[in-house]
Amino acid sequence: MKKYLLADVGNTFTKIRIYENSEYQFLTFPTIKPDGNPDGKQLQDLVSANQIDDVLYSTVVPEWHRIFNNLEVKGVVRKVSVQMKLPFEMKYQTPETLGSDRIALLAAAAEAGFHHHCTLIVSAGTCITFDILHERTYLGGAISPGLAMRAKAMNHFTKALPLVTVNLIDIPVNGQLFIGQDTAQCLWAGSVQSAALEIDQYIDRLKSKFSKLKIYLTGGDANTLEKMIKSDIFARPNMCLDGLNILYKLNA
Ligand SMILES: Nc1ncnc2c1ncn2[C@@H]1O[C@H](COP(=O)(O)OP(=O)(O)OP(=O)(O)O)[C@@H](O)[C@H]1O
Ligand SMILES: CC(C)(CO)[C@@H](O)C(=O)NCCC(=O)O
Repeated sequence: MKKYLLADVGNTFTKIRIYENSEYQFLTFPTIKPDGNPDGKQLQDLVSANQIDDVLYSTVVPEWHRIFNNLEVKGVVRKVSVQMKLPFEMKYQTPETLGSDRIALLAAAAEAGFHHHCTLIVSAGTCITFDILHERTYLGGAISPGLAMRAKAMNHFTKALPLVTVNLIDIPVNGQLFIGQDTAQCLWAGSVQSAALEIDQYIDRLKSKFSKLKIYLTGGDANTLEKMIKSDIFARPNMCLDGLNILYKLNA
């Protein structure tokens, strides 16, 4: 049995699974070190220490291609691309610019089969992506600012707004509309609550078009948003890595 490493390099965090005999260990680290560089040595050390045969990676941070290209492994290093065998059909007008994380998410969703008519994947990471699979065809979706990015943008583009750390503000979520009563609360409401409202509204509109809709929620901010989204969703942490595993096996 081969030992293989799957890597999902996001703009904020890199998530890794090392598979051996269908079991895996999980690791995560910041994508860019505090000195502003990707940590290629850490990855090579991990690959060497674990005697990895193959690597399949997705990166949305182009510098990481060089690091993966230089990795020394016993087998092969592959990147996710639209040239691979995919378990869905592509209708995106620019498949060459489609994020490889979105390709992996779609592969994970496609694995569940197509009896749901329509599947929506909401990935709440650095950006929030919406991806729609209609039966086995990928239709496209949306890219919207992530929670931390919303808060950072308001701080960056104004003179008076402070930076709020969205995950550190403890607002009780009880299904009611939260009305911010000070600056920090208003910034939280505009970053976190507004993103949840956006997701709910996106789902409502999609449901009016496709009634049999299955919805997945994933990404670093999925836990925060899950409590606030009214629609029925399947929370699926690390769905991108699930999709990488499907693509690895499909292209073995
Ligand atoms: N300690 C932390 N530092 C930075 N962001 C954090 C932290 N804890 C949680 N987050 C949240 O997690 C989000 C990143 O989630 P995730 O790891 O899914 O992103 P990513 O995969 O790197 O992004 P993408 O795939 O969209 O490029 C951030 O936008 C932020 O809101
Ligand atoms: C949207 C992000 C940043 C989400 O991680 C990533 O998928 C990406 O860089 N995509 C490229 C553009 C596209 O998917 O069309």
